[in-house]
Amino acid sequence: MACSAHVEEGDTVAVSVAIEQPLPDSGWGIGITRGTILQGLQRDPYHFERNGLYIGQGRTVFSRAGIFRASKGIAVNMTDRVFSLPSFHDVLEGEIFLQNLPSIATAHALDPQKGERILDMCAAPGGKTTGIAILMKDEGEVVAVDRSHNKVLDIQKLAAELGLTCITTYKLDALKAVCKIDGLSDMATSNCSKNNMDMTLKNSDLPRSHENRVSSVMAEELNANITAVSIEKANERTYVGKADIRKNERIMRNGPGRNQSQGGRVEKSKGFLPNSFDRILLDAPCSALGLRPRLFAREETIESLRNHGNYQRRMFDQAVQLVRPGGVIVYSTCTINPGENEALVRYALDTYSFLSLAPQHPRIGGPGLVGCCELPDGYVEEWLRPGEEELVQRFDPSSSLDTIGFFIAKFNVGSKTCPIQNL
Ligand SMILES: C[S@@+](CC[C@H](N)C(=O)[O-])C[C@H]1O[C@@H](n2cnc3c(N)ncnc32)[C@H](O)[C@@H]1O
Repeated sequence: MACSAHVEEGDTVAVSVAIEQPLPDSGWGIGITRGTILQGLQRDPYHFERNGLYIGQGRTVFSRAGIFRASKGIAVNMTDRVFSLPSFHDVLEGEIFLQNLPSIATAHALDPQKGERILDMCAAPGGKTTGIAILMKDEGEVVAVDRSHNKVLDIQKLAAELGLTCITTYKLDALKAVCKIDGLSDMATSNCSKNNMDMTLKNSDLPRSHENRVSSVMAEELNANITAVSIEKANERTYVGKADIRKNERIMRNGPGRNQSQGGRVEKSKGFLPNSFDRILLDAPCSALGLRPRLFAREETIESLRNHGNYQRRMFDQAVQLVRPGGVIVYSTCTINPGENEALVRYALDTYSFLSLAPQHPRIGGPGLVGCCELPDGYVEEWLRPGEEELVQRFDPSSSLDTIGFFIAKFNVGSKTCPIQNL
């Protein structure tokens, strides 16, 4: 907290919040020092000295000395804010849950039906999970997973507040969402080659009885292993080490934070059987370059952006195995980076010939990006092909819609008879 000298009770002051940002040498810090932030609006002579985010004007309740003496309470009554939305914190708890428009559109695009079994692969804090459950009139099953114990507790809390009972939660790494059946993996890799897959993967007319379901599961498991082995091997080398480095950097910056369990009961899952969900939402972790206002931004590089893309593809591969033929996958991110959006769609359509882009309702966002882009290191990133752009939704934060940056793609899943290209 900082406050200019000579501020008295009843003064009109400008209020800014401090933004953590990279320091010139290294590390992170708050770029505000005493006396540099409280001198008024854009026209005032000190305006450019402020590194904080200006949020409005208010009237002081205490003098400067009083503000620093008080251990809690209100220091400034805000009179003019830069935005007029009132705080909804703790307002109508259990009745309303505020969400941004693209997130609401995502749950609708999935079009969940009563009685279906839905998987939300990266679900915390549960905004879309609960939206989906509400659209299903709380009938059926929404399986909500997240890799963080504490975040799974957040989903449980929100579901309880909203009185939803069709949501089951698990702690699970979405990269390992397909369960392994003992002994099958070896069989898959030794018996199966690209050329004999037609025989093993015919499940377009899947019978629904349990026994037959298991045999189709085994067939899919063959497919799963071949896909997963090749893709995971390719990505492992570039991703894992850097994620650890980033995690350490985060812990050094922020302390251990919420890594420790908060103590609630969270069930762990070992994964799910292939073809066992009617619809899947993959609201993927991403570079979050569409979020605004964004108080805490981390630096992204071309390499880190590409790593996000690799991570998302691996999760998408899992989703493809878990959804049943005839089902639906919705993929979404809150980033404007085409490498995590249109390029993921290209990968999906080029890799899995049984996937097709599906129209979305409602359609509020703009078209996707067509073409390709050569990155500085010579890598050519392929995006959408003509005709595909109107089937996805790209929310541009600079457009008149005034939303966060966001992307939604919806895939119809065909019969999985000829599943994998490019292997
Ligand atoms: C974009 S947020 C999801 C927001 C959520 N769908 C909602 O609408 O409330 C991404 C989530 O993915 C989770 N996550 C990241 N990597 C994961 C992984 N490997 N497995 C499962 N969850 C993961 C993060 O903990 C985070 O909660």
